[in-house]
Amino acid sequence: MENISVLGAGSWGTALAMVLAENGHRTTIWSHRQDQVDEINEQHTNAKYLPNTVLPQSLTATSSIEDAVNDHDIIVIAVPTKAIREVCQQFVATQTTEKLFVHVSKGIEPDSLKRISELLQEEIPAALRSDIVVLSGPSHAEEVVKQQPTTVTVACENMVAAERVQDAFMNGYFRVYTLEDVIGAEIGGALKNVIALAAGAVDGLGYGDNAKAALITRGLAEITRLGVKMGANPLTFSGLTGMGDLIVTCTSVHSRNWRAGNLLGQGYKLPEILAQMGMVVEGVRTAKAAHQLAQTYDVAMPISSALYNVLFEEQPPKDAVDALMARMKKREIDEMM
Ligand SMILES: NC(=O)c1ccc[n+]([C@@H]2O[C@H](COP(=O)([O-])OP(=O)(O)OC[C@H]3O[C@@H](n4cnc5c(N)ncnc54)[C@H](O)[C@@H]3O)[C@@H](O)[C@H]2O)c1
Ligand SMILES: O=P(O)(O)OC[C@H](O)CO
Repeated sequence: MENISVLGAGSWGTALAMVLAENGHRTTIWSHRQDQVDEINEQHTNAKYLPNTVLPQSLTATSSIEDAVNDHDIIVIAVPTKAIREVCQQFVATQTTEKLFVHVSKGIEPDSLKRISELLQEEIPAALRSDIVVLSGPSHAEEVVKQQPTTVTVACENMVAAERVQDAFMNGYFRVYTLEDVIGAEIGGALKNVIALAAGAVDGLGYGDNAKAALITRGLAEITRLGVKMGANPLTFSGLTGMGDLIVTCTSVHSRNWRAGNLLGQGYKLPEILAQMGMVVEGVRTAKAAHQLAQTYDVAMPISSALYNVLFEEQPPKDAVDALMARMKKREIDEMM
């Protein structure tokens, strides 16, 4: 059995902590909010993020990031991308020994264009980390806490570390695969949120299944194009962290990105949508990063660019779809790679 702490008590951090506690690991969840720590320890619930869910009695919470990191061997980082640097800076200030880090966040930092594992490498000194493993794939917290069959992938160049994390999480309803392609896993996981926002917008506009299928397929094409230029294995994008996560996020009502996009398509403005969601919608920030990545790597990303125009240039969603459809004619497969 492992000693594991999960940093971040939102929906995904809590769902993963439940899996780990149910697997018999000594599991602690860290929240920066004392009221949430008290709720988890005393009522065994986390009602804001996972309504109608009872947490295992063995799962304990702490508001001490020092204890959360120093008392455990594997540290799972489950905060939104924009909080990653700040949280690392907090624990690095008190961390005394080397740990194995797992991150589960799906984003790219705008401007620096860094992937999450690159942020962790920058913020956590090499002497304090053995390996960094990425956990990603089609997995809504709402279904995991109901123990509904779910598959994810853990990616790391060091397969020994990946297999240790696979063993920690794997059980009868949570199946974990391993992968060596960290770049592919992180790019697929982050960029699918941008396409899911667009898929939600298309649904919000009242378009049908043809449009949705087109977005998923051509969305995967542009994610693959970018990922390959960044050094990913093209096959990764046919897997769970690519196509798998793209399908679930573009089609599920659980998806915050799809729901935010749906409201966008119905004509709501971004600030009111984000205020209403109350949970992280990673694709909004990642859309900025995708726009910058497309320019930096000189890759055509028409769907991501269209979404960027809707989010940040006030282009009406219908005009963005019309402009996508009116683009110059192309060959399909040449445009895939
Ligand atoms: N929810 C899912 O089903 C799911 C599944 C797979 C991956 N993810 C990814 O996991 C990451 C976290 O998502 P989530 O769904 O748990 O988000 P969430 O909005 O449900 O919760 C985010 C949590 O992070 C905390 N937080 C925010 N800023 C913080 C800060 N500066 N310091 C400390 N804590 C802070 C919040 O208090 C909250 O507890 C995201 O990158 C998301 O894409 C989510
Ligand atoms: O709710 P979303 O849109 O953040 O998506 C959650 C997960 O990433 C789905 O795999």
